[in-house]
Amino acid sequence: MSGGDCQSQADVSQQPIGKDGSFKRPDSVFRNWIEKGGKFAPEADRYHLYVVYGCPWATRTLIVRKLKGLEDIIPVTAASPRADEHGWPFAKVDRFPDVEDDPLYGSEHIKDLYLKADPDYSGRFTVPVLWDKKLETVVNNESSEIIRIFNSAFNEILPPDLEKTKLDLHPATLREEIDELNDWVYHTVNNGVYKAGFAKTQAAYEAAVKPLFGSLDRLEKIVDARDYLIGGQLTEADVRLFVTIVRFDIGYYGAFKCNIRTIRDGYPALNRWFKKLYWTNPAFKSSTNLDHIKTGYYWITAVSILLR
Ligand SMILES: N[C@@H](CCC(=O)N[C@@H](CS)C(=O)NCC(=O)O)C(=O)O
Repeated sequence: MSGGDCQSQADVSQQPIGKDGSFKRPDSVFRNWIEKGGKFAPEADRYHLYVVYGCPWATRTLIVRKLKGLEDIIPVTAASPRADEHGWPFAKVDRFPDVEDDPLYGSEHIKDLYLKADPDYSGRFTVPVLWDKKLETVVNNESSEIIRIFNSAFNEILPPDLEKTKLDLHPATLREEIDELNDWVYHTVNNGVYKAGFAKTQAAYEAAVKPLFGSLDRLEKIVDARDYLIGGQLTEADVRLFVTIVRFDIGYYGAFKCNIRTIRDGYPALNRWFKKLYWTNPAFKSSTNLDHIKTGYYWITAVSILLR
């Protein structure tokens, strides 16, 4: 199914750039919610999650899927981190370790799913994709919303007594604080590394890399002697920051030139915070594929020969 003339939409290394040389991340297009009585109702084995392990946005959804115990309710398929001119390929096209075939349609690329949902789709072919098998369309392709959906939409079909069912990563009492932190962390850190990595001018690069390290300094103070960012408990703020920090030294420092300091040597508190999550909570470690992360970033920046 891959083909057609959507090359500029599909090439992961060719990102949208503004007149000033800065990377402009487009808004996600599919923004539906899963809710009882709605078009997309919470049902077991109705939805399918497509990811690339290298991608931090997709990894947010993998972590929350596991934290909430949704493994049997929402199956997952991983495409390859070695993007080609059609975007993220499935195993049919790229037999890279831990990459799978599309079990639903035998697609060649993630792109094929988008074009199946909407043949006129003109956005980018991004992961994660939350797919509805019943209506054969994309429910949502925005990770910040998919993790909110996973956080609460399936609670009523999960066993009510389980800790995972009761876990609330965006509790009402901490909501304001979480949203406020998410906002500056998103702009300067989660997306900040991309703005540095995809910048096409010196000025655009500096306008990204300086605030990035300013925010890392600020986060270093926040997690000093603490296991969680907010409220002494695990929240989505930890999930959203973890996926960037775990990629930092092996991906962003080199491939995206975020190289003022490493986390390992420059940020002892952040280093301890993310390693504790990785080593003590299986949802974090099992959702982190270091080889896919490293491969993915050096692949799209065309510096694909590297020390392993
Ligand atoms: N806002 C989206 C961003 C997703 C995104 O940009 N994913 C990247 C991988 S890390 C992607 O698939 N890029 C493909 C492209 O832009 O062509 C989200 O958070 O879900």
